[in-house]
Amino acid sequence: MSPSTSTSTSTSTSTSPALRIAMLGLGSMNGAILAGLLDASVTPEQVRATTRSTATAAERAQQYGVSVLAEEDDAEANRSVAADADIIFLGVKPHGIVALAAEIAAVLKPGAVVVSVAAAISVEMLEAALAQDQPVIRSMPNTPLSVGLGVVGLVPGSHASAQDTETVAALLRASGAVHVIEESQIDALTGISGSGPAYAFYLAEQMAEAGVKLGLDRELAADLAAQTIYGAGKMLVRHQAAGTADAAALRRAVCSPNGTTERAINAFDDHGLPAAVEAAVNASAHRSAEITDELRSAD
Ligand SMILES: NC(=O)C1=CN([C@@H]2O[C@H](COP(=O)(O)OP(=O)(O)OC[C@H]3O[C@@H](n4cnc5c(N)ncnc54)[C@H](OP(=O)(O)O)[C@@H]3O)[C@@H](O)[C@H]2O)C=CC1
Ligand SMILES: O=C(O)[C@@H]1CCC=N1
Repeated sequence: MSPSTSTSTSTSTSTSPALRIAMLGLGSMNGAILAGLLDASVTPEQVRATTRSTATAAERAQQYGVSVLAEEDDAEANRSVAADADIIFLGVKPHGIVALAAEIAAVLKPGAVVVSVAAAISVEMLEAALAQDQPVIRSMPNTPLSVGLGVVGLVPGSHASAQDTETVAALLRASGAVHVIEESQIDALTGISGSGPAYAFYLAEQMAEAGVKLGLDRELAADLAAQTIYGAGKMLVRHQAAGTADAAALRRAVCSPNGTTERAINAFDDHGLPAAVEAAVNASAHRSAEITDELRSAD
C-alpha cells in the first residue's frame, strides 16, 4: 500500500480521502460499488474509471461525476487510470478479467491492491497475470452496495497484507457487510449473496404479478411487494444482529394458527419452494465453479 494509505486503516472515514481509486469497467457491479463509496466518504476526485465504449463513458461520467475514459477512444485508458491508483477494482465480465489484469500489470504501483469483483476468477489466476508480490483480493460483492445495504465476501491473495485487506474492507464496510472468507467458500457465498438480490427481485415480481391477478393495479401491487420485502429484510437483519429472533421465528410470528399466512406457507411447501430455493443457490454456486473450469481449460 502506498504511503498515503498507510497511516490508518481502521475506518473508511479516516483512510478513504487519501486513497486513489480506479474502477476498470463501470457497469452494474463496479457502478454499484462506486455509488456506495460516493455516498460514504469517497469524493469524485479520488476516482478514475474506464469503460469499453465512448457512449457508456460519457453516460457514467454524467451519472457519477467522476472521470471516465473509454478504451474505444484511448487504447491506454486502463493503464493510465490504473497507474496512479492505490486500489484498483476490476469490474469487467469474468472472461475479460485476466486479460485486463495482464494489461495493467506493468504500470501498477508495487503496493497497489487489485480487487477483482468477478465471479469464478481465482486468486491464482489473478496473481499469475500480475507482477510478483502485487497484492490481490478476490471479492464477491452484490448490487445493494449502491444503497448502503450490500454484502461482500473478500478473499485475500497470498501477497495481500492484513492492512491491505482492512483498507479495502473499511472502504466497503461503509456500504454494506464485509466478510473475509476462505476461497473455498466463495462459490457458496455467490449462490446466496452475490446472485441473491435477483432472487429477492424475482420474488417481488411474482408477488406483484399475483396481486395484479387478484385485481390490484400494477403500481399498487409492485409497491406492496417492494415495501414488504424491504421491511421484512430490515426486520430480519435487526433481530438477527440482536440475537432476538431468526428468520424462522419471524415467519412463525406472522402465521396465525389456521390463518391466512399458514395457508400461504403451506402453498409454498406444496409447490416445492424449499427445493426450488436450494436448487437455485446450488445452480449459482456450481455455475461459478464451472466458469472457473471453462476459463482454466481455455488457457
Ligand atoms: N451484476 C452483479 O450483480 C454482479 C456482478 N459481479 C461481477 O462483476 C463483473 C462485471 O459484471 P457487471 O457489472 O454485471 O457487467 P456489465 O456488463 O454491467 O459491466 C461491464 C463493464 O465493463 C466495461 N468493459 C468491458 N470491457 C472493458 C475493457 N476492456 N476495459 C474497460 N472496461 C471494459 C463495460 O463497458 P461498456 O459498457 O462500454 O461495454 C462495462 O462498463 C463480472 O465479472 C461479474 O461476475 C459480481 C457480483 C454481482
Ligand atoms: O450472474 C453473475 O454471473 C454475476 C455474479 C453474481 C451476480 N451476478
